Amino acid sequence: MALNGQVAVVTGAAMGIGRAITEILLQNGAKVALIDVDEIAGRSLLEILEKQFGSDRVLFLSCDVESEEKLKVAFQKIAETFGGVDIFCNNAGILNEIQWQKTISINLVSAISGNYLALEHMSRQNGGRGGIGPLPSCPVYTASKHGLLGFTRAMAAASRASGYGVRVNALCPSFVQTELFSSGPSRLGQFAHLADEAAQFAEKIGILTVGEVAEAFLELATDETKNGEALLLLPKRKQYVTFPSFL
Ligand SMILES: NC(=O)C1=CN([C@@H]2O[C@H](COP(=O)(O)OP(=O)(O)OC[C@H]3O[C@@H](n4cnc5c(N)ncnc54)[C@H](O)[C@@H]3O)[C@@H](O)[C@H]2O)C=CC1
Ligand SMILES: CCCCC/C=C\C=C\C(=O)C/C=C\C/C=C\CCCC(=O)O
Repeated sequence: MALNGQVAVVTGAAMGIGRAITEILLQNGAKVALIDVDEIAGRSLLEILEKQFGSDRVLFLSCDVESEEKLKVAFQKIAETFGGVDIFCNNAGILNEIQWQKTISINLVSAISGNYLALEHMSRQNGGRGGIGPLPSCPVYTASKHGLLGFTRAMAAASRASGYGVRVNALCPSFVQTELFSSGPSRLGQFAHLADEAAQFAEKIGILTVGEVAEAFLELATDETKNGEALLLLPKRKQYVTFPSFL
């Protein structure tokens, strides 16, 4: 199996895309630490996964990624339990144009602190084993994801230049059938009048399943040639985005 013996950490793992990524990582031999603020959903998924994959391969940590302190403790516990971290999937996110500060806080600020914490555990310079750290994809929500994309590219370049041995990539799916997608229209705040247009657009381009997103994640996680890439995933198109370059 492609990921035998590797240790993965997935944030927002209790449902939706995070859950599908957790499952594909386990199916491919990895040990997975699930982080989620929803303790009930997290524990109930843990029970299912323990039965399917064995209790020595899964760990659930109830943690709000907005708290850097709690996230730090969670990483510590994961390192103690599994002996290190190889793959970090920075997936936890919300769509809420009403509480827009929270959207930036979780989607961008917490994703950055999660990435830094993961790097502390993964960098070869700190005795880590190297690895990868992907994930991203309403104005504020879009801004949070664009910020994350810039951060991803710069971190990949910094990792390469510093010899961390850590790859950092972004997975950018279009609409995916999850709770975030279904509840999206009620969270558009001052842009609620654009909900129908968004729904028509979603219908036109199609809606991904979480399984399709997980497959693309596995591709990024296992292709060691990829660093600083953004993989765009649509129902009928999958392509690496080309950014303008000064060089
Ligand atoms: N559903 C979609 O159409 C798309 C989603 N995405 C992104 O994929 C990621 C996952 O989205 P979905 O699975 O659709 O969402 P979801 O709402 O179905 O699941 C999100 C999970 O993250 C957890 N979570 C939320 N805030 C948290 C926090 N502060 N700390 C810890 N866990 C937290 C939730 O409890 C939940 O288990 C998000 O970053 C989202 O922006 C990207 C492209 C499209
Ligand atoms: C009915 C929609 C309501 C609100 C939106 C809900 C969820 C959105 C989640 C996202 O992360 C945005 C997803 C997709 C963007 C759409 C298309 C990208 C097209 C890219 C391209 O054509 O190059």
